[in-house]
Amino acid sequence: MTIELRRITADEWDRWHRTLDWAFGGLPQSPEERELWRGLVSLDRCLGAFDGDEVVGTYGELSLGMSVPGGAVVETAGATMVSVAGTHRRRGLLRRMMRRSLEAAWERGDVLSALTAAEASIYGRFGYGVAAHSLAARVPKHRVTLSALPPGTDDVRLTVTTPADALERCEKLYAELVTRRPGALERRPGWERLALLDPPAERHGASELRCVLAERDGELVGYARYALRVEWDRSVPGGPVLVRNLDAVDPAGHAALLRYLLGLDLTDRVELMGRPVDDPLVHLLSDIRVSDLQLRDRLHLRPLDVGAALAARSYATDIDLVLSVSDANCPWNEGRWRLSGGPAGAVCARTADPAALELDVRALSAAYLGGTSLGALAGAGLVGEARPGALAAAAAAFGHPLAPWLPHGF
Ligand SMILES: CC(=O)SCCNC(=O)CCNC(=O)[C@H](O)C(C)(C)COP(=O)(O)OP(=O)(O)OC[C@H]1O[C@@H](n2cnc3c(N)ncnc32)[C@H](O)[C@@H]1OP(=O)(O)O
Repeated sequence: MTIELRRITADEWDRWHRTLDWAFGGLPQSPEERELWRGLVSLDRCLGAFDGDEVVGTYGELSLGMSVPGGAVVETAGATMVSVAGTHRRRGLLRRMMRRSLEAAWERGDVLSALTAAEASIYGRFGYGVAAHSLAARVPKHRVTLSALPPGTDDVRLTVTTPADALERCEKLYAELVTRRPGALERRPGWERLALLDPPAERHGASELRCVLAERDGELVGYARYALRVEWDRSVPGGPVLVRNLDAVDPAGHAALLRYLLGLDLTDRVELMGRPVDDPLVHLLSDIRVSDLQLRDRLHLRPLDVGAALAARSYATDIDLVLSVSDANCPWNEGRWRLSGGPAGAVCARTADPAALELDVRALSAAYLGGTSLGALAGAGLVGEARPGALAAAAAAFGHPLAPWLPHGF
């Protein structure tokens, strides 16, 4: 029986989603969340794999704008809701859906493709590299203090409100963050609703979300959205402060928010997930060892158009070199590219000149936002140096002062 791949229609959405649900063993989503994603996903880019009338594979796509070094926002295809029915696995259906969608996104003019993976090992074979990692922390508040608070922390005024009441001001601050952090996603219309999503059925004993605002001289410099789950054990209170977001554009604001969260009574720990690997908390907590820091793969990224992607970002130092790229999934990217640029911007075009560096697109993907050094990738044998000195120069140029960060999943 041949399996047909095609776009789905609005009428087929429920059937399509049921296949996705079953493949995940039931998605823990409230009706509110489901409805939100239904509105955000680009239906005309969603693929279904059909065995007769039966949907046996799903691939969803979102239209994203991703920040790259230098602050440009780049058109990005966000792959999501990917599944193959248990009855049809390991016959190449995922491979077919990925190839089809990568080509369609490239033809449409998207520059990057991004995803967060259900399992870390699935997508490298399709040219994705981990362009941003993240940190999770579980800080035992009675064993950890904040050391060396930045100047001005005591001048920060904190007020607690609801996420809805603070939304407009918080979104303005988030937009500032997007230009600073490679990997951050521009908030397109409708996406602000993600910040408010807090269905009671998904709280599992936690409070509703609160929002604490940090202001200096009347200006918003940070905010955190959080909930408390107070757990009483024979009259002794404990349980976590669950931090959904902590966004700040000022060190004192960041420290003041962290101090506030650690100081909340009737809890014994603060849990944070999806933090950037260079989060200030790494330097502020008196004991990271007991804070259970864990590194995770977060943003899996690949260029759809190598030339456009390399030209879209800026570089820390001047760079002029030829990269030889292999890319089995997107053969239009294969070959030699001359990249010339620096802090003000770059151009990148095909060339017949000899290569200075040789690498697979997966290594280029991992290095693209500056989160993984080309030198480290060369150490793993994933980048070859054909011209002496080219590796050190390229590694310096691709670096970025702030680690790339994907502030929320999709
Ligand atoms: C962006 C997202 O939405 S992530 C969500 C991904 N979805 C899930 O995890 C839901 C549960 N799992 C599934 O639905 C399926 O197992 C899928 C979608 C992960 C894979 O679908 P399949 O059609 O079986 O994959 P396909 O047969 O095309 O395999 C392609 C390759 O990926 C490998 N592969 C497939 N699934 C996995 C996995 N879970 N872990 C590691 N490798 C995998 C295959 O072994 C094959 O390897 P090869 O390159 O050596 O040939």
